[in-house]
Parts: sequence; C-alpha cells; structure tokens
Amino acid sequence: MASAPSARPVDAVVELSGVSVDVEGAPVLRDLDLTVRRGETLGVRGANGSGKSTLLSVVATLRPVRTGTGSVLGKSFGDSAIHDVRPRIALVGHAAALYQNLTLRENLRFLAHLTGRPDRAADDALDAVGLAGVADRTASRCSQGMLRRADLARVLLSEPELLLLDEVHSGLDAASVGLVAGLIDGVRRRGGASMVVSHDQQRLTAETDRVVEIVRGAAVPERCA
Ligand SMILES: Nc1ncnc2c1ncn2[C@@H]1O[C@H](COP(=O)(O)OP(=O)(O)OP(=O)(O)O)[C@@H](O)[C@H]1O
Repeated sequence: MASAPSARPVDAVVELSGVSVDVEGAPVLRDLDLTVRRGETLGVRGANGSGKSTLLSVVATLRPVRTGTGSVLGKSFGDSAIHDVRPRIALVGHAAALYQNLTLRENLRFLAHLTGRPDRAADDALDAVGLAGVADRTASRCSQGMLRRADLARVLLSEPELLLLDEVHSGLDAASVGLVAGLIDGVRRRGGASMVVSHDQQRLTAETDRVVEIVRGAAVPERCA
C-alpha cells in the first residue's frame, strides 16, 4: 500500500500556519501562513508597523504565538526544546548585537568561544568584512557602518542555517551590501534559508527568490521566482 503523502514539506525550514501574535496586548500578526524551504531566500516587505520585525522575532523563537502552529528548523513551537534551535539561527536587527565596552575582536572571540570555535575564526571573520584594521577598537567608538559590518562578521562566524536580516541594507556602503549578498549566498549553498526584511524593493528583487508583503497582519504573496 502506498504511504499517504506527508502533510508537512520535509524541506521546510520555517513553517507557520494560522499564526496570530499580539504585542503588548494588541494584535499584530493575524492568521499568518508562511513556509520557507531549504535553499530559499524570502523577501518580506510591508508598511511601517505592519509586523515585519515581529515576524522575524517569532521565527527566531524570541516571541510566543497566541494561536496557530509552526515549526522552525524541525522543532514545533509547542515543543519545550524549541529554544534549542537558537544557535542555528542568526538575527541581524536594527542595532548590532555587540557588547559596547568590548573591542570588535573581543566581541567576536567571545562568540567564537561560545560556539566552540578558535580565536583565529573570529579574527578571520573580521578580516573578511574588512575590519582587521579596527579590530582592537572598542565597539562604542565604532561608526554605525563598522558596527553593522561587525554584526555581519558575527553571521559569518556562526554559519547559521537560518539567517534573518531586518533592514540591514540601510546605511551600508556598496562593499557592505556585497557582503550581505555573500552571506545570503553562503547560507543558500549550505542548504539553509534566509528571510530578508527590507523597504528597498530593488534589493529584494536582486537578492530574494520571492517576496511576501505583510498586510493587515497576514503574509500576502507578491512575487514568485
Ligand atoms: N515594544 C513594543 N511595545 C508596544 N508595541 C510594539 C512594540 N514593538 C512593536 N510594537 C508594535 O507592533 C507593531 C508591529 O511592529 P514591528 O516593529 O513588527 O513593525 P515593522 O513592520 O517591522 O515596522 P518598521 O517598518 O517600522 O520597522 C507596531 O504597531 C508597533 O507599534
């Protein structure tokens, strides 16, 4: 007897079904369905306040859902071990996730130690994003662009299976934009997936396979590959 087809795509990195999320008691995401598969780069756009960052924080397992079901990297939201997937996810948000009173090198080496990598890997990541010359500068004394690059070095170092980029293009020079494209490509080649939130339609068109727009809390398909 032929086995019944699986209801869940086996290659789904992110799968959300009927997900509703409140922020501070107010509904933001409503009955949202979304699937992101291995090797895929999904663009996410939408008006200010529509819920794009909220969506990324849900996918990063940082915010609970009120109703609906979902899984990230094979772990369901209802599973008590859902947080185990966090080391496999990199979220690059509006502000760099760095300790302000440590140097860039100390920041990256700290992350390297946490993830069982040698100091050399941290130094190499800083080198790859063009920060070798300022590696010993305290984060609080770095420009916004340098901090953003250091955040990208953090992604290079951690080699995530799921990369979540929240408006990372703003304020980046051309070389840094190239770095972002390289990171997305690296994740794709490793069989992972990326979600890219941006207001820059050109960048979304250039760097993603398809785009959804967040409208009234739901994900509306906009462009397919
Ligand atoms: N800490 C908070 N307290 C209360 N409301 C919040 C908080 N963070 C976000 N919100 C609200 O949640 C909604 C969604 O915000 P979110 O940051 O996800 O939107 P966004 O689409 O990423 O916006 P933008 O394009 O402006 O970055 C907004 O109405 C916002 O006011």
